[in-house]
Amino acid sequence: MNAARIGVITFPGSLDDRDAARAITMAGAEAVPLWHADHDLRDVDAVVLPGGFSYGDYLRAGALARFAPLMTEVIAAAGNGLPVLGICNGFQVLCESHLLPGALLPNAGLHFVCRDQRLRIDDAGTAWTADYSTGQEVVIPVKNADGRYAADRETLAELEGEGRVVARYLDLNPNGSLNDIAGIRNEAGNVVGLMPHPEHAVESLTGPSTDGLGFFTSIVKGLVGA
Ligand SMILES: NC(=O)CC[C@H](N)C(=O)O
Repeated sequence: MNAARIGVITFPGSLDDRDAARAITMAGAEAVPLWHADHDLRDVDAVVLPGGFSYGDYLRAGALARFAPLMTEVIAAAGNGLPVLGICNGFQVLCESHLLPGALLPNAGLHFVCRDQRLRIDDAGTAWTADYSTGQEVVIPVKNADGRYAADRETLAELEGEGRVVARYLDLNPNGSLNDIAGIRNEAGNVVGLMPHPEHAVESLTGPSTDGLGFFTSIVKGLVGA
């Protein structure tokens, strides 16, 4: 059987594309490099939008990346069920693209926050979290300036009512996110946005844990089993 092919998009200013590719490889899939200026998704089975500062975070984090040529393809493919994971800046791009509701605002303390963060996986029903159990606690780093999840009251009620909060901060809310939200999914469940960085928690030598690998093994197992 051929390995699953998971694309990682590089925008100008992406930082964590190589780490995402490495995590994908560790999980047993082929990491396929994708370039923001192309219109070609190269037949991938899933896509990761990595962390970083796409287009220098000018205007607003993710606001310019949303208009990258490749995002036209990602938006169309996500509508047809392609699994998409946005990590940190990738989450910001997904909100700006309206693939996910709400927005990521400057952190409550107006500082860049970098810490190992305890989280609870609140929805193990997505393609990206199936290898966890709902309620499982993990430690994964956060590092961002614009991580405060915000949405209007109606949207928030909808997310909570439909169980679409994928991960929540425990112990300390590092950025003032509403309801301690660290990650959410779309209605269909194929698009997930996550502020913490699972690709930085895949091996004990460099990360605080290996707890992040589950996001990548989840999708790989789902694709191979599909
Ligand atoms: N690591 C990241 O992706 C964080 C960068 C992000 N644009 C921010 O500072 O909010």
